[in-house]
Amino acid sequence: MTSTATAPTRTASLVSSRSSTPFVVDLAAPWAPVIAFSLQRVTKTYRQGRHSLRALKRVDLEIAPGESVALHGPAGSGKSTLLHLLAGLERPTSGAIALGTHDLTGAGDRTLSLIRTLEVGFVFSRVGLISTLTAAENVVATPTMADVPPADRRRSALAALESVGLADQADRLAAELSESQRQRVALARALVNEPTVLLVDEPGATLDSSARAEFLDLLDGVRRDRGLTLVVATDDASVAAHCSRRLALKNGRVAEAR
Ligand SMILES: Nc1ncnc2c1ncn2[C@@H]1O[C@H](COP(=O)(O)OP(=O)(O)OP(=O)(O)O)[C@@H](O)[C@H]1O
Repeated sequence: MTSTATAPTRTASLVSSRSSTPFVVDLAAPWAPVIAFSLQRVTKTYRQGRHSLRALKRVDLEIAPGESVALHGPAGSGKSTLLHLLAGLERPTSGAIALGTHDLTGAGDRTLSLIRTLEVGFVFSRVGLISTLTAAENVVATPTMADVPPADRRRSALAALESVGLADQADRLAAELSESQRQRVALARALVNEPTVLLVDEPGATLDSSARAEFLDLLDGVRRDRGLTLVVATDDASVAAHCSRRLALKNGRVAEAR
């Protein structure tokens, strides 16, 4: 299903379940966004004591809906910083970022948080499951699910686990799962709000090469089935090779890679 088909319903339910003073994020536009991400002259500078470090330098970039994109570069090149900016988890120091029709740079904190909830699925490099919760409980252990009735939460968790091939593990504790199953639970958690973009930091970094390849195939299957835009950050050329478009990061600069 496309984001434009699901967006009005998702907006309505999130607003009504969360807020007595609804505010509107325009997800109901009857056209598909032509661009998933647009970045214009994006710079990110971190303060490090008395010094400052430019982690990203004047990045211009467009990513189309449904693309599969690797951000590939060595440690410290700016991959995670760029991924966090795309997710609206951090703000650029200068420049502009749009996610579909949303201006991430100009959005206030509450709007940015709602855009993240509705549009973005993020899988962190450390999957961060709670060992004492089951797989299903972990999938919905997010603040955004707190007000959803338990039966609906359960249904959402099972649907997300099903889509990563783990429906039969729903009631097992995270501590009892293998590392590749834990990664898939983290992926299910990222999918539970039916995002339009999926961002994955170092996919499969803790897996052996065959399990990693399986996880990358799963990511691509999920992208195709759901019509998602997929962006992964990796320092591993074999992981980047799984994506149809590769962007090379070096010292905070981004270039198309062949
Ligand atoms: N919160 C922060 N405060 C200060 N400096 C930071 C911060 N986050 C990142 N940096 C610096 O910005 C640069 C880019 O870091 P970033 O984590 O984006 O790179 P990366 O390519 O993802 O590296 P890695 O593969 O090691 O995760 C690095 O020099 C890093 O030290």
